[in-house]
Amino acid sequence: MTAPLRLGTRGSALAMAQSGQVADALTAATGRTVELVEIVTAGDRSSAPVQRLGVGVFVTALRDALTNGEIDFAVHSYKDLPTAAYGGLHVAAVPPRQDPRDALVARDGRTLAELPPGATVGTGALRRIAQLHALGMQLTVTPIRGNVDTRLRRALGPDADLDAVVLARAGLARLGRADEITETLDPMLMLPAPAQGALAVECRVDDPDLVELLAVLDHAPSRAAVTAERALLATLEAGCSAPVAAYAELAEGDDGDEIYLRGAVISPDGSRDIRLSRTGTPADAAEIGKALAAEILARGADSILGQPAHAGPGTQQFGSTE
Ligand SMILES: NCc1[nH]cc(CCC(=O)O)c1CC(=O)O
Repeated sequence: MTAPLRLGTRGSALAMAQSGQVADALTAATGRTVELVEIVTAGDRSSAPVQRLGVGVFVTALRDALTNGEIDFAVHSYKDLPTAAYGGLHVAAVPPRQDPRDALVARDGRTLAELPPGATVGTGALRRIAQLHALGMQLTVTPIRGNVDTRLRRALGPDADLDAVVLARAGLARLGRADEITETLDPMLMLPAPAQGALAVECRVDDPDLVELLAVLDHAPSRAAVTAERALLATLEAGCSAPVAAYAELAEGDDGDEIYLRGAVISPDGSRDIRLSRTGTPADAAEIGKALAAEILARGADSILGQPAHAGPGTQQFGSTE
């Protein structure tokens, strides 16, 4: 009998759900048993806005546990992974991506267009705050934090103090709460975060047997989409401090698969919005992302500042962290 593989995971309901799903898929594909090991990250310990805690708040403790051999592999929400490489670790698989779109959960079953002027909408990410302001609906956008259940209760139930919240559809789906969604937001209005809805299965480079084993979970189209979106993010992070959105779709073209990447940089108050797109082949995913980022920068993204001057009441200091 081989020993179970130790899968490090955060303890939140969402992290446990997605780690459990990856563990089950690995066992089904390979017959290997997997044991979940809970790791507490800085992001779990603090209730400060994620943007203030900095990049990597949900992953550093997991990566440290991997590096020191406490666990064999880890499952991260890919959008929480910093773009900077982390020495000695390798993303061995990107499983099939969930729906990457954002979702509105509003009182009385309302859609975005049915919200009255001045309605209060809660969301954590500056990218969403910026795009909500850009709609020109006079929404009052309030930063919120906490686990999915806590955030939903801001708009649903007896203690609701907001008209709506916006969160990732994927998180709700993984927790079996997708039926609470009152509108899945069209990427034309709310372009998702780079890699939203995707997972990264990470292990040590010096564990080649596990690198090979985990590769059974990899889904090439999801990896190509995420590669394009994160290449765009990495290039823009180096050149501007404003929120970044990106969404790559794969479609079958006449000459094989085609990738269609959209990207945006939006000022926190929504007054400036640079939105462009580019197509290419999945093999060139990273180049497409870099080239689109360069075009967005050439349109002046570097002059859009990430720190909000007029982002509305209650808005706090943010960096580009989602
Ligand atoms: N910002 C935190 C975060 N990181 C990953 C998800 C779930 C969606 C995903 O896996 O991309 C969420 C919640 C959210 O954005 O609503």
